[in-house]
Amino acid sequence: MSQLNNHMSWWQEVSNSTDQTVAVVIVSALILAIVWYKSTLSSSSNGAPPLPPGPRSLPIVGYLPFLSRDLHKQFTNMAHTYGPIFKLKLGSKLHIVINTPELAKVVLRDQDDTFANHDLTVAASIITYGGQDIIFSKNNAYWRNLRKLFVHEALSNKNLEACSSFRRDEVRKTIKNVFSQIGSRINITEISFLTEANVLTSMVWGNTSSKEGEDGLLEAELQEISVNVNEIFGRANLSDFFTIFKWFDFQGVKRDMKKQLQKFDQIMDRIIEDRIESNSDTLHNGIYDHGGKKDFLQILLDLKNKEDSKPLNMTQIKALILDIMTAGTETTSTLIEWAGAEIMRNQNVMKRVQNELEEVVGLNNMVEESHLPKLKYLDAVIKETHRLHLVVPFMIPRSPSKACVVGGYTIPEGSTVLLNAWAIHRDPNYWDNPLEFDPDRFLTDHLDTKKWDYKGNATMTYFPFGSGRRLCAGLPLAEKMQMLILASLFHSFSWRLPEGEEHDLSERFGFTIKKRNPLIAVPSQRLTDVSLYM
Ligand code: HEM
Repeated sequence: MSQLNNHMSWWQEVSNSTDQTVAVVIVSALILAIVWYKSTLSSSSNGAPPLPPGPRSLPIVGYLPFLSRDLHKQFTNMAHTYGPIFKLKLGSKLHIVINTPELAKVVLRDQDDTFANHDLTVAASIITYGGQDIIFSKNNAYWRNLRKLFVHEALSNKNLEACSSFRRDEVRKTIKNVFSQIGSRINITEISFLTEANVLTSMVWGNTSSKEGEDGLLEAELQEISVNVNEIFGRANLSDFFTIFKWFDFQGVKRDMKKQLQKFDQIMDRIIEDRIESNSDTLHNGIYDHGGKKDFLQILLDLKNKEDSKPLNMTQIKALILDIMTAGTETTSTLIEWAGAEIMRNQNVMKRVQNELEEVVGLNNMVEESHLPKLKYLDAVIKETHRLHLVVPFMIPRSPSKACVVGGYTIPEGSTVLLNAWAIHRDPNYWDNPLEFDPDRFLTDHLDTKKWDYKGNATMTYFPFGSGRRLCAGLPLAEKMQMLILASLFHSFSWRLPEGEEHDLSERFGFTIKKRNPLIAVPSQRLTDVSLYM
């Protein structure tokens, strides 16, 4: 009591003087400010937002034993239980799954810089020489330079235009090949894969690689490597889930990937050496020209002679080339198999696609790239295919460079973040009848062509190629190839399912979601002039 009284008398004394009152107010305000500042500081460090909710899991293995084969469907169901953002402990690694456009926007737009690293797995580290490619290199100056080279030099409008004959020739070869097998069963999945792979190899090192007669063989070997690499990428590897097992290889993933790398190295070393040799010959003869077209390998080698450029070493060149082969082939052919399957399943869609082709291209012509911008309905069909049969269901997993907050929850630095775009593309809150294949939904926005841009629309309900700084680097080429191959196949031929077979849309989950069974169909001649097929 006396102590309290003493305080009261001190207060009364000072409050009698105006000067002293001002001083007291200032001192009190300062004390209050310090107390408030300290309290907010300690609440944000101690009381940081919690981790997202998630299912209970077992000690050590976490939720690993409960994962199903169809992860995209399982995660979408789990979002109904745990909400738009949930966590899973897989082994010792924390995984965060994002399931709504609002939160995808936070990751891909608002905090793009923090989330701009892709998660480097053990297998990816081997095949990319420790992340020296575009896909797995960290968000830094090296990656920016690499991406700039690829997007602004190799895939610049000018260079894409200059290389259009590579694409035309490869697609024509495919059409000729199918024509020679009219009436037989054609594996559309396989021919799309081969066409895309051949286009990519010719854009990367033209038709001038290596010794006479070896080209076809090398291409076939590289295609096999790219298939194998994608298959190994799709395997769940214990070393990725348990940091203590990082140096072990229980499932042989490292061993298998190293084998692919070794083969790839041998082939690419030969191709690059041959090119350097042939360049010095042409220089010697005073001709520094490759038929007017610059393939990607030449662009990269020419950097050495360019002022203000940062040349790449051989390892970096190879890492980049492998990226193009693996990221470009399976994705494009998967999209084509799904689009083909949906077109054949929906006779009305098939009729509209072929009527448009007849109108724009004409039955006396083959499809040219100049026709593509006019094929509005086919464009809508492809966009709808990307929505309903999203090729890369979780994008490439991200790894935040620092701890951050998304949707009111803490996302720790280095966790693995999966963007469940598959669920977003089928969410009934954003799409009418989302399970229906309806290309017309992409035709209603003729006044707002930007709305369905492949770069991710404003509300982030649609982003088949990702968005932000890690947007698919091959997008301009992918857009052309998916249109060109589909338009050529459906303009040159009518297709039907083999006798007695039924339409089948069953899926196989992996890094990409492919058809469980390849698309097989029987072609018949559509154009009257046989010489067009030759
Ligand atoms: C239908 C075809 C394709 C689809 C659906 C597709 C989809 C994607 C997706 C979803 C990503 C990851 C985006 C993210 O993490 O947010 C990506 C990245 C990438 N894609 Fe594609 N892609 C296709 C074709 C291609 C082609 C033809 C190439 C090359 C010729 C290519 C090269 C790349 C590269 C290099 C990256 C990594 C970009 C970076 O990390 O900076 N893609 N793609």
